[in-house]
Amino acid sequence: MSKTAYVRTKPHLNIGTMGHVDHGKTTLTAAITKVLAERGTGTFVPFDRIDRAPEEAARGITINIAHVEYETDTRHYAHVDMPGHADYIKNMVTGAAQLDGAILVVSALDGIMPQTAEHVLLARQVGVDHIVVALNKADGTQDEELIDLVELEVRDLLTAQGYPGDAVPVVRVSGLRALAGDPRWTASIEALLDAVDTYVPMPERYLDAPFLLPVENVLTITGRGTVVTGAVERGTLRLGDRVSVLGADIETVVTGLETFGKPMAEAQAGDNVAVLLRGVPRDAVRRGHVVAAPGSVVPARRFSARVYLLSGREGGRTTPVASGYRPQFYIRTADVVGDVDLGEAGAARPGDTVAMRVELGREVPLEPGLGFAIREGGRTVGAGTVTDVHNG
Ligand SMILES: Nc1nc2c(ncn2[C@@H]2O[C@H](COP(=O)(O)OP(=O)(O)OP(=O)(O)O)[C@@H](O)[C@H]2O)c(=O)[nH]1
Ligand SMILES: [Mg+2]
Repeated sequence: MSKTAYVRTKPHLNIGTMGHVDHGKTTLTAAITKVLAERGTGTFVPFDRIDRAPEEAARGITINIAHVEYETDTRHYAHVDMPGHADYIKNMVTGAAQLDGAILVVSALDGIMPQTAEHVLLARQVGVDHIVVALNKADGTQDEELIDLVELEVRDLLTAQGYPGDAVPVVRVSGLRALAGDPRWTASIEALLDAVDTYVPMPERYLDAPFLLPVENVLTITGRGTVVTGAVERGTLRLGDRVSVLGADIETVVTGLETFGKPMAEAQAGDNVAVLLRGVPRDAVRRGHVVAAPGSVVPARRFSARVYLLSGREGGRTTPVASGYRPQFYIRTADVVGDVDLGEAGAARPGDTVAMRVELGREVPLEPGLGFAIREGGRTVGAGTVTDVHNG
């Protein structure tokens, strides 16, 4: 059973769609795969295969299929379409999605809506520096002036959030008509992809840093062992390398390495991978653990951070928080309770940016610059960055 190996011929980037519910993110994702399948550099993934986002039955070692994979002439992309607002928050805000760039989908008929604004805000907070706008459903009106207004509104929103609103590419598209094969709108998808290819720069990959992979998912392959999946945050990994599983307190050896079902010789920062670990019991490893080069990271429980508390309009709290507040912290793929100390201020209101000290319920790998989300009762109430780690 020889499988075709993954051959790294083009630079790899992670992108994703974001935007308000029903503005057409999934339809657009399907349309992109269709257009590229016709070009011969991708496989068509129909709408219902993307939207269901099931855990694919393990066929060899494979990764979560919320990702679709395709190539343009110059690049290989993993594209994540989050099934709903909550998934967006969870994957994107915690950095699990690790987007190098994003396609902001805005319905040209409806204009910017609350989740459009929230996703832009959170993208900014987690360091997604490049956004390309798809003004979708452009087939739905003949009124170009209406679309011009929506375009202005989107550019203003981006500028207000610290993006270069005037320079961001805004492409009028119709995912639905492109899926139907309408040549005018197929061309619109080509134009969108060209904008992504040229506007989203190749990110700097920390290939020389020690290997680190936040575990998104754990699978068992009968007869082979336990597999962890996720996006490589930094470094490289090869078969036979020793790794630590932080959280499980295990040191082991990598015995299998795949991307999108294809074996690979070396995984690099930015790759979506499945890693087979020797002799690790299924129950020992969980989402939220971190696989890293032995000795390269020290987990900690206490840190200082700068946090933006979402306003009520952005889906955040409507009442202030005070020292002693105990929300959940989403750090990489981990979900950990933490005690908040607001220091002299003592309290903070939704809409504020505050400094805080946090003591987590358990140790996780932490470092300055690391982004995280704060959640409570299933919704995101804050987004922050670690400023200092306090060991011991
Ligand atoms: N006219 C028109 N309708 C579209 C277009 N793209 C999507 N739609 C319709 O808009 C609705 C929502 O599309 P989806 O692709 O499911 O939207 P979504 O953003 O993925 O929605 P969520 O995942 O629920 O947030 C569906 O009825 C689509 O058929 C388009 O380009 N033109
Ligand atoms: Mg969708």
